[in-house]
Amino acid sequence: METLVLKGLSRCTGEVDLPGSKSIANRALLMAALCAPGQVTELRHMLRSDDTERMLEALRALGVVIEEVTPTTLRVLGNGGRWTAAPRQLYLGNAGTAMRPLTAVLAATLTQPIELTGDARMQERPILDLTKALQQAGAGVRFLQTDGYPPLVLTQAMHGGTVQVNGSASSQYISALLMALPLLAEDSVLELTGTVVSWPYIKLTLAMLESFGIVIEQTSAQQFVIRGGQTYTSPERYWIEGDASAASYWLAAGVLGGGPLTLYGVGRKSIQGDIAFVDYLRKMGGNVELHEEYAVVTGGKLKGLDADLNAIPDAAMTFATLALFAEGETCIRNIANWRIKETDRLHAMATELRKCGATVEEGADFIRIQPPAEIQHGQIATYDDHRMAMCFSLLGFSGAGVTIEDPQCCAKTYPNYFAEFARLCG
Ligand SMILES: O=C(O)C1=C[C@@H](OP(=O)(O)O)[C@@H](O)[C@H](O)C1
Ligand SMILES: C=C(OP(=O)(O)O)C(=O)O
Repeated sequence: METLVLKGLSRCTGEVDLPGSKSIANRALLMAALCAPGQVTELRHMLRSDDTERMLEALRALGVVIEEVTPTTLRVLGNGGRWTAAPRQLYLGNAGTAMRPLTAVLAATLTQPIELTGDARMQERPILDLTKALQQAGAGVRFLQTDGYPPLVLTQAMHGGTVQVNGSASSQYISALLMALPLLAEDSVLELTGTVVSWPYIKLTLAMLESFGIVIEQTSAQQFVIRGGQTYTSPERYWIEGDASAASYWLAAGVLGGGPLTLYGVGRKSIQGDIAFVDYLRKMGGNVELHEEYAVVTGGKLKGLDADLNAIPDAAMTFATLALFAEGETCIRNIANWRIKETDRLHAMATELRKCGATVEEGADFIRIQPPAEIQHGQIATYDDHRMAMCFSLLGFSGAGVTIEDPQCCAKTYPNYFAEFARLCG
């Protein structure tokens, strides 16, 4: 297995162009494909990574014409959800942003049965709350291996009506329904039940739907009314913001390495919830200037953080490794759904932080981290989780350093992360 040793780093300076946001990129690809037949959308600053390749492959398998102008500029020809090819199966790897939205959108547009599957981990990531909602609207869903988990076959299309969805495990189920229900002939009412997690991703979906001409009426905190028979309308050009979750590693490295480090692609105007990472980093003692479309970080002296980070589950992981460099304890709360992401992130994080000498309490929905007097060298397992690899790169700023197993698993969302890390921090 490939490993990477990082050690004794003391600077992180220069400029970094963030790759496109995974969450925006996969939504934009799907929404562009759903635009009225004949409408072309030019997607700029496209992320090219494992997750976006899975979405691209799936759309192409369904017959969507996507022209590659450059690797990061794609022209997508809309088909209004009238797929011209009928693949038997779509393989979606471990991309939640492909699996959940495609399940709902295909349930709305289906003409013949289709199987959706993914890698071994995707087959352990629940989807029952979404499929239950689709079934209420008349969809036919059959699980092929384990009830509630991919692989699944959609056997019958849905119609509108009142749909309840439990949002306590993943906001992606809600985003998926918000993208799919406008395509139905009938109107729908979408009611959210449970304590909804990761709200900013729902807001991101709503903002992007608006850019693609879809009208969603929010009638109360937990209810949406969605007119049927809507058509996605191409904004003609759509620029994909830099990835705010990926920005968290650079912001953290810029604090540890003193900066100045300028990050381009995301700023105060961002539609991504993970931009709130900056607020918490400042609370911890990081010096960050957030401009409209870029950010500058110039070091800082860190103290522990105690915060409910349910709204930013991805960027929140970065605080867990940053905690080792802070004075005092860090507690990250309300993150139970870390357990159903690329790996059980609560357990993985606790296990690997202990290898670096930290004292860690792993709660059902929190992690409490006491930094060691001196960080120890650890060989870090990354569990095929891009964020584990990228978070632990920060340990390169300790004297003892770190060995990261399988660093290239970062290709899920950021294929050249470690090349950039060497350039900026090496
Ligand atoms: O909608 C999205 O783009 C995402 C929502 C979040 O998932 P949950 O809603 O499952 O927390 C986040 O962790 C994931 O990386 C991307
Ligand atoms: C949880 C994540 O991915 P997914 O979109 O597969 O849920 C993530 O990128 O941290």
